[in-house]
Amino acid sequence: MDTLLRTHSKLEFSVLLHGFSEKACKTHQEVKFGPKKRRVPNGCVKVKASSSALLELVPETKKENLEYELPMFDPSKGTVVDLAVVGGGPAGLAVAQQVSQAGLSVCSIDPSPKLIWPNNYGVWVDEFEAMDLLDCLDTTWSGAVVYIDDGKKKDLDRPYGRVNRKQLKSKMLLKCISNGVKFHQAKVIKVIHEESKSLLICNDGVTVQATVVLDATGFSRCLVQYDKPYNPGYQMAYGILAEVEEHPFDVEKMVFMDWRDSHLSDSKELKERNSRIPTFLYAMPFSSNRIFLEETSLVARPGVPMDDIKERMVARLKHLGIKVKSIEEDEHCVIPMGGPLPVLPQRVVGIGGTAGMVHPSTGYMVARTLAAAPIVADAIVRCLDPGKNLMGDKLSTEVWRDLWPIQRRRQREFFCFGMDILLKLDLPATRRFFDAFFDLEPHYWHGFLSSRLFLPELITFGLSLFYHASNTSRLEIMGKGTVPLVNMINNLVKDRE
Ligand SMILES: CC(C)=CCC/C(C)=C/C=C/C(C)=C/C=C/C(C)=C/C=C/C=C(C)/C=C/C=C(C)/C=C/C=C(\C)CCC=C(C)C
Repeated sequence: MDTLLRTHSKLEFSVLLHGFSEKACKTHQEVKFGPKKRRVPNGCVKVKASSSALLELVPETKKENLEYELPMFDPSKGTVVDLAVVGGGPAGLAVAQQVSQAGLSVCSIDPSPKLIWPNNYGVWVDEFEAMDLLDCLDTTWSGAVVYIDDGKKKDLDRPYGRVNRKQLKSKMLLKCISNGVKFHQAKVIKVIHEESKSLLICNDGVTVQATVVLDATGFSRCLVQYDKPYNPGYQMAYGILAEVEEHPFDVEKMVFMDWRDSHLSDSKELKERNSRIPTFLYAMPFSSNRIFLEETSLVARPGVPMDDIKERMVARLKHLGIKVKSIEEDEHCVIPMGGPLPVLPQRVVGIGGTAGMVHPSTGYMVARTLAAAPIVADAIVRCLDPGKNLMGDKLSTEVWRDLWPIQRRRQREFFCFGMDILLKLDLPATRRFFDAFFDLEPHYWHGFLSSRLFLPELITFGLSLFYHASNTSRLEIMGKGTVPLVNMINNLVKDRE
């Protein structure tokens, strides 16, 4: 959930508003709706509508900056820094923080270094606990629920949390500042490699020289090279953080997946579309009247159009009796999943989305990337040790090897195999699949979702899933999984070093 292709706000979204709503619109400067719009002195908008009116809310992009004084990079000195990190998302800052901690010089380059990340990241609490980041969760739920269909609900006994983006970024930024990281506010447009250093040409005309370059620009894949056709699946989602009159969910549990489709009964066409390529609701209830709701397509190729997702969401909210009074934030997510890894190794080092680190079967990335940051940082520090005297391609080869060792590449191959099956499942088959998945031993489903299982265990995981699946689902897994299974085996055989 990530340096995704996630745009914030600027949406056109029909929301059901009930009666009269007046709100201190903290995050929107403007709200547009229906035929009438009335501006009030504080910049908020009063909404008057009948209980059934469908109104259009168009919140303005919310951009919130942290108020820190950043030590800026001084190009006039002509310094060659040990590490230049391109991209100031969680992945980039985590590595910058850890490499600078070891006393090396780091320059972080980002067009908006103080901007609070716009994305709504959700994680399993145990993942953040393992990294000592519990203070960076603003809300936790004791467990999660999965609605398979109208008659079947599964309780997942695994605490879930929402990342406090402001706290996480502040924590990382403050550590970077105290470790002496320098910041440069710009976009990198080009990299030129010399034997012992690289030159990063920025859009403001400045050149930053560095011994190692780390591309942490997410899916924009700014510097990292790919040599195979890029054919990912796409996770698409539309979410709102809303004030509602009420909602039907238990505030102690987050809704991990709601595959019910009774809300589409009134529209044959919408129901058919959803049956072919299903979407589910992901929801974080913060209180009885504040909730984050996200209609999500797990993975599809091509991705489900955003308007289709919004239409399904509106129908779902109506059916659930959720009347939105106002929207605090919204988000559009487009997350490429799977596809080839970048060229391994290559001179520029990568982390996060740019380095193929999105979980190909789930679209999650933040916890995995933050856990990988110390591995990348340690490798960089080790390679830059004067005793080792590594530079250029030799240095980056070592870093890439630590980031993508053979067992991680095999694991990813299996996750891509899983994604290839998911791509082929319609709604009934998806329900049967997840019915079996969440019946697995927690060790298996926790481990699968958190990238903790490696190939030998993934094989027992697959067999166990097969064992738990209904006969129909077994036939579906075999029918839809044979070609992907053969592809996976071929790829595993090819990649043996
Ligand atoms: C925030 C962000 C970033 C975003 C937004 C959006 C959202 C909200 C999202 C969400 C998402 C989610 C919730 C997700 C979830 C996911 C999941 C759960 C997934 C899962 C998956 C699973 C899988 C894929 C599995 C697989 C399995 C397999 C492949 C198996 C197979 C088996 C067989 C074939 C049998 C035999 C065996 C062997 C040989 C191995």
